Amino acid sequence: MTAPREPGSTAAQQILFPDAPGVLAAGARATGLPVAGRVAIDHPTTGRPFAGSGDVEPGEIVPVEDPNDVRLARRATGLLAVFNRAGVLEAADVHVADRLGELGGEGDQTVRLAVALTVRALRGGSVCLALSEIPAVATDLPWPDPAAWASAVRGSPLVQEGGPLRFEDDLLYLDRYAEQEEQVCADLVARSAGPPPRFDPVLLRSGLDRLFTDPAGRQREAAEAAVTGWTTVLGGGPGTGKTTTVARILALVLDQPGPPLRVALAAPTGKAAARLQEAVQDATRSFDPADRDRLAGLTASTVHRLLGYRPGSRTRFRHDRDNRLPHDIVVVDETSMVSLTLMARLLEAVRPDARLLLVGDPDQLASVEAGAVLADLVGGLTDEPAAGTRTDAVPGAGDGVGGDRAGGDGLGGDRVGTMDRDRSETTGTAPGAGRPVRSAAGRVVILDHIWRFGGAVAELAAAVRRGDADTAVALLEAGEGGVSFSDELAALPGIQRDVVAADRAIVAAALDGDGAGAVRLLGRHRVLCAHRAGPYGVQWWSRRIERWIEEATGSGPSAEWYAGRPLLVTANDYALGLFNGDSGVTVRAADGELRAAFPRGDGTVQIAPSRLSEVQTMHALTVHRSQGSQFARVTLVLPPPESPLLTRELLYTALTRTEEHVRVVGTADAVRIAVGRPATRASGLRQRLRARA
Ligand SMILES: Nc1ncnc2c1ncn2[C@@H]1O[C@H](COP(=O)(O)OP(=O)(O)OP(=O)(O)O)[C@@H](O)[C@H]1O
Repeated sequence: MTAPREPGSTAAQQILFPDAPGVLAAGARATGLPVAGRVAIDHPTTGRPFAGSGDVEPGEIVPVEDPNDVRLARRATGLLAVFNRAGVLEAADVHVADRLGELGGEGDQTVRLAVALTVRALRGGSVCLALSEIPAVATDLPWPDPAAWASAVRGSPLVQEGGPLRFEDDLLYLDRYAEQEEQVCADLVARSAGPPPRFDPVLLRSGLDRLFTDPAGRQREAAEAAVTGWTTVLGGGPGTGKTTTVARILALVLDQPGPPLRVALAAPTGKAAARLQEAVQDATRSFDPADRDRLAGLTASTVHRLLGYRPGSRTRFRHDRDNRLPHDIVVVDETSMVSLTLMARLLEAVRPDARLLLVGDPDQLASVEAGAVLADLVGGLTDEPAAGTRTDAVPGAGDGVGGDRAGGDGLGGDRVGTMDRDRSETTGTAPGAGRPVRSAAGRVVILDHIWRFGGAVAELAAAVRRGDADTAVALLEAGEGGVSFSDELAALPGIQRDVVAADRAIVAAALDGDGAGAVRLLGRHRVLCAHRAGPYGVQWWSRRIERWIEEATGSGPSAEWYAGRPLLVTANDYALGLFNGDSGVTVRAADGELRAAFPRGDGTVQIAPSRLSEVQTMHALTVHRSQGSQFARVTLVLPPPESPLLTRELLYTALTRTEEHVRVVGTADAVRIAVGRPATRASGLRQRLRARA
């Protein structure tokens, strides 16, 4: 008889049967691993312990007390059982470790614990586990002696040639992630190994003079790097001119002699792709007609769509090493959202003789799935000191065990080797050493002059990024120029006003059948939370917002689908061309039927609700999901100081979603803790790149 499958075994199967669709992190998320455990924080308004049930976020350590808690691995024994009951490990982590142990003939409990922690780290976004850097959290637990532990792992059959894990330089990986890191590194190095792109230096010079008025500007240097090299990383915060520079780079490349070049513009989400397309076209407005014509009609797509999905596979695409993309220049925006797996697939699909331009803000939160590739590329392709760059394993600070590590090189700081990142961004002073940093595998240029006036919000984001908590709190407390700051009780009336006003406008547009207008209005105001569940989370806030809307309209929605329902796509649907994180609105179409309108190109695509399975009503968003979007007004609900999700990247990402006004709901303590807690993910990519540079 087959034993009943315990929760989490889906993720275990994906590890054990790597050909099954999905990577572990995605698999673990797709199962949701819902938890009915107590979230050990008090309700912000009542002050009483919050009694609702909900998911325990990656990194949260909430002991398993309820025997029916789905996190409990009932058959666990020994160390795994202890760490499971303590809330450090979930059922899936234990199942994978035990299964691999059984299959690989590894009975040592300490090795199985290391495997389970590696799986846990992946769930939190890290690529591997830094064994020696697991700090003293949950100090009452029987952590193995570090030296004996490392030696047991090193000698394990699981990490020997052909085994399912790898232990390299103190980092423990599931084999496929080590392979992906190696591949990313090897592909980047190979791209730069051959002769550089051919270009006409005279045309390039005149193009640079035409498009860039500042002869010493960093944008111009980025453009020169992108035209003369195969791989360029263009980083910078909001308003630093990344898209403007991309448009100018395209004009320069397309100005070069030779057959017409094929250009691909892509971003990880549909929303980000739509923004990229619009922003590139906007940027061409200041071009002379010949340059503008060169970029006319360029469209952007998601990276998944560009690579060509294959039915039944989440991690393999139609375009790969044997069937490369036809494009001569591939631009990827919002690269911070690209996971290690997706970067590996992209790099194998781009022709070695095609230019690749990776654009994004390395200081933002990393991808939902494992990896922090953009930050690793910036760190690995520059001469940043190696210390503190590899891994940060601080459970309780971001991604959890093997996940984030405080200190290190999160945001701000002198991160980009020769570039001074500590100076104030708002001054616009050109740093002395701003040349593109070259390595064997590509070039990095970080733009740091803010061209778009961002007022106090931009100053606040800059203070957060450079780790200046005093200035951040002072700007918040001053409450001027698009910033406000208060506790929840004081903030509620204002939030209610914003929510109801935005809803009314969306419903009016939806009833008019104006899909594009309704979708645009989604950008008017958004509540952003760190957590999904609990009193500071999206689910809680969504219920509250629904109540406000019901109060304002005098009735609740009479059906699941109604005109004006804001939608969030929660899983990729390749057939419909919808991707996890896409947002839309239900509208009443001309024929009187309801349709779900999602942005697509210049307009919207409208889909019958019956065809949509993986959508939710979107009244609030996690900060993670808000990446790639911007909103006129943002309400950021900070979690309490003890939340492991409260990191500098979280705060910075939320602030940089704001176009006009940000309302931060929380305490100065929470702000200080976030600013002081940069969280990077465990990964070996940066080290590999350095070693090959
Ligand atoms: N060199 C420049 N001189 C003058 N204005 C500039 C320059 N570069 C960019 N800008 C202006 O600054 C604004 C922001 O530029 P852009 O949209 O390219 O920045 P971005 O980094 O892509 O921003 P985001 O990440 O927020 O999309 C635009 O209005 C653009 O016209």
